[in-house]
Amino acid sequence: MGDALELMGLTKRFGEKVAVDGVSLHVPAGSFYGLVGQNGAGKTTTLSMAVGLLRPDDGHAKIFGQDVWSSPEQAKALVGVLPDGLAMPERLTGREVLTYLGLLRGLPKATVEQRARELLAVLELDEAEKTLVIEYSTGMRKKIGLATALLHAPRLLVLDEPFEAVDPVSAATIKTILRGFVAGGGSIVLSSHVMALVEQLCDHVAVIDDGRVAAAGTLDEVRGGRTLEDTFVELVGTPGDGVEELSWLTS
Ligand SMILES: Nc1ncnc2c1ncn2[C@@H]1O[C@H](COP(=O)(O)OP(=O)(O)OP(=O)(O)O)[C@@H](O)[C@H]1O
Repeated sequence: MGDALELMGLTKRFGEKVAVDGVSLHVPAGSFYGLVGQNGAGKTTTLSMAVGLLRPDDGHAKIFGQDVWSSPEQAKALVGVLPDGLAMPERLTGREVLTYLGLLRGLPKATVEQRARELLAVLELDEAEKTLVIEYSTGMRKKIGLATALLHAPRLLVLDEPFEAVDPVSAATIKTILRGFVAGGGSIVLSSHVMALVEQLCDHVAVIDDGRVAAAGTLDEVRGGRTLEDTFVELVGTPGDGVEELSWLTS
């Protein structure tokens, strides 16, 4: 079936700092792909370059074979993105945001209205549909961000920390939506710090460490009979170094 997303040697420097250092990944079409890594490992920078939000210093990204930088319109039509720290039109209501973005993406008005209604209901935002985004909680922002990513029925979803700050009931709803999306032939790449969640949802995983791919493949290949958490800790470092320094915390 080919790759939903192909990253080839993506590299990004911020001054002296090499945030992403030659990341190559293949996300097979139809897969549910988890990207894990410590704080500052380079996940957000990688995903931002993968979807055309940040220009790489080196390397390429293709979405279903369409180069994100040389064929941006074709590539971006195929992907729905939930970026980190999504900038929203703050003075619009949730429904207005969906209407605005749907029309901007060229969807017919009736389709936008129907999908906005359904998304707001499924994501339990219908109560808040008249509330301005500026008044949304962090979790509500995630949910409206996810709704904007789903609105144009993309073939690939790229989600940066979609469960961060989301309550357990909403998380269960989002999991059901995402599983249904993959069961219906869609592909998903998500980043998360929660290993249990990645093990529960994903069939493929990549561990990013210090801007590089430390391991990638199917979930079973990467964890090799252990838990993902044990594999992760072994790959990226030992927990607890320096904790004895905080002896003043215990009386
Ligand atoms: N705009 C920027 N300017 C300077 N440095 C940056 C910038 N964006 C990211 N970095 C640096 O690049 C590195 C990778 O950051 P990135 O946000 O991609 O990591 P991450 O894996 O997503 O982290 P987290 O899990 O904490 O969200 C970090 O060292 C970060 O400080």
